[in-house]
Amino acid sequence: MSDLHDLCHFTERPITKSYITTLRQYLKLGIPLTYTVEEAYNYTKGIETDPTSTTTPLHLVCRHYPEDATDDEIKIVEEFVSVLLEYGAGWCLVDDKGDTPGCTLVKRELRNSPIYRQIVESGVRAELLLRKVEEYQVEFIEEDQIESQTNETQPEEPEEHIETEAKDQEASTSKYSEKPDAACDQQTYLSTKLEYTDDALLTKDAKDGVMMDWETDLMHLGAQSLFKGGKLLDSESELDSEINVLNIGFGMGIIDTKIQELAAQSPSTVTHYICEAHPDVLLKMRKDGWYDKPNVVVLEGRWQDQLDDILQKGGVFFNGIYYDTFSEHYEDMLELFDYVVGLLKPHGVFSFFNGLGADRWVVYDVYRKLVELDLSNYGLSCVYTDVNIPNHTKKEDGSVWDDVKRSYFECPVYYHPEIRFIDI
Ligand SMILES: C[S@@+](CC[C@H](N)C(=O)[O-])C[C@H]1O[C@@H](n2cnc3c(N)ncnc32)[C@H](O)[C@@H]1O
Repeated sequence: MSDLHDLCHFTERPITKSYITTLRQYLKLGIPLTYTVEEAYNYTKGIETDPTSTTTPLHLVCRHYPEDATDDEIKIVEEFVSVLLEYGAGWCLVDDKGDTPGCTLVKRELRNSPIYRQIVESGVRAELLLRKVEEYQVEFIEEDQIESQTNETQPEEPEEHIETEAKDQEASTSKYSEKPDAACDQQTYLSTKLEYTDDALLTKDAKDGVMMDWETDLMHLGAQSLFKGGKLLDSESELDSEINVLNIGFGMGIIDTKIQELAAQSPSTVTHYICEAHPDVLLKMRKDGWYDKPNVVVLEGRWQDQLDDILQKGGVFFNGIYYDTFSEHYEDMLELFDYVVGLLKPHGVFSFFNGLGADRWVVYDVYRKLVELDLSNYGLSCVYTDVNIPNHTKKEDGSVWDDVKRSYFECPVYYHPEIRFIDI
C-alpha cells in the first residue's frame, strides 16, 4: 500500500479540497494515478513477476467512498475521481476480487452515486475512442521502440500493436467470449452442431447457450414492440393494410411463435419474414412446419446476405424488425443499422435482444448509452423500458445456467429497446 492508496481510503473526514491538493502533489512527483495495490506490494517485497489483478486507486475510491458523505464531500470525491479518470484510471480494469470499480459500487448498492455516473460516462468515452483507434488502425509504439527509433537514422516500422498488460485484466464488453470458438466466430458457429433441450438451444459439445427459455417474456415484449410499428403515422389506431415483420435469428422460435399469435389477432394482413443462418435451426423450422405456414417467408442464410438482397431488389419495407443472433458482436449490429434505416417504414419499430455487456451491470449501463449515441447518428432514437427479470438466475432445482458453459446475462434489470426514426 502506498500513500496514494492510503489517500483513496478517505479516512480523514470531512473530505476537503486538501485531498485534491495532495492528489495533484503525487502527480507532480511523477506517481502514476494508475499505480495498483499489487504493483506497490510487489515493489516493497521485491517481487518481479507481473501481478494478475489490477486494484487501482479508482477501485479503492469505490470501496471507501463514504455512504454518509455530505453534499460538499461528494463534490470533492467527484473532482477526485475526475482527476483519476483524466490521468488514465481504467473504467473496466478488474481488481483482486474480479470487480471493476463500477462493480464495486453496484455491490455496495451505490449505483445511484455520482461517481458511478462518472465511471459510466468514462466507459462510453473509452469505447468510442477505442473504436476510432481500431477504425484508423492507430499504432502504439512501446517506449523502447521509441528510443530505438529516435536513436536510429533509418526508423523501422513497429512490427506489432502493443497489447497492454491491462488488457487481460479488463472486463469483457462483448456478449460472448473472446476465444475464437463458436460463441464468437460466425463461421465456426455455423458449422457447429446444435442441440435443442427442453428449455434451451445449445452448441452440442461446448454447451454454449444459443437461446434459453428464461428469455420468453423478453421475446414477448419484443414481438409487441414490432406490432406497434403497424400503426400509421399521425394516427392513434389506424393500421397499415399490409404489415411486414422481420425477425432475424429463429433460435427456439419463441418470438416467432408470439409474432404468429399477434398476426392472427391483427385486422391487417401480416407477412412474417424469418431470417436464419444455421442449418440445424433451419432443419428444425422445416420439421416444425414453419415453411408451410401461410404468410411466413423464410430467408435462409445470414442476414448480411439476405437483407442486402431485399434492399437491392426493393419493394419490401418493414413495420417491425427484431434482431437476436448468436456469435455476432456489437460491430455487426452497427452494420445492421445501415439496413434498418433502409428497410424500416417511417413509422416502423426496430428492437433487439439487449444482452450487450450484460455480464456486468456497469458494462450494460455503458452499452445502454453507446447504443443511444450510435443510433442517433442514423437518425434513430431509442427508448428503453426497464424490466425486472426475476428468477432468471434461479430455478427450483438450481440455476438456469447449470447446464450452460457460461452465463451471458447477470443483471437484475433488462433494458428493452424500442427504436424509431427521430421525431416520429
Ligand atoms: C439467440 S437465437 C434467437 C432466439 C429467438 N429470438 C427466439 O425467440 O427463440 C439466435 C439465432 O440467430 C441465428 N443466427 C446467428 N447468426 C445469424 C446471422 N448472421 N444471420 C441469421 N441468423 C443468424 C442463430 O443460428 C440462432 O438461431
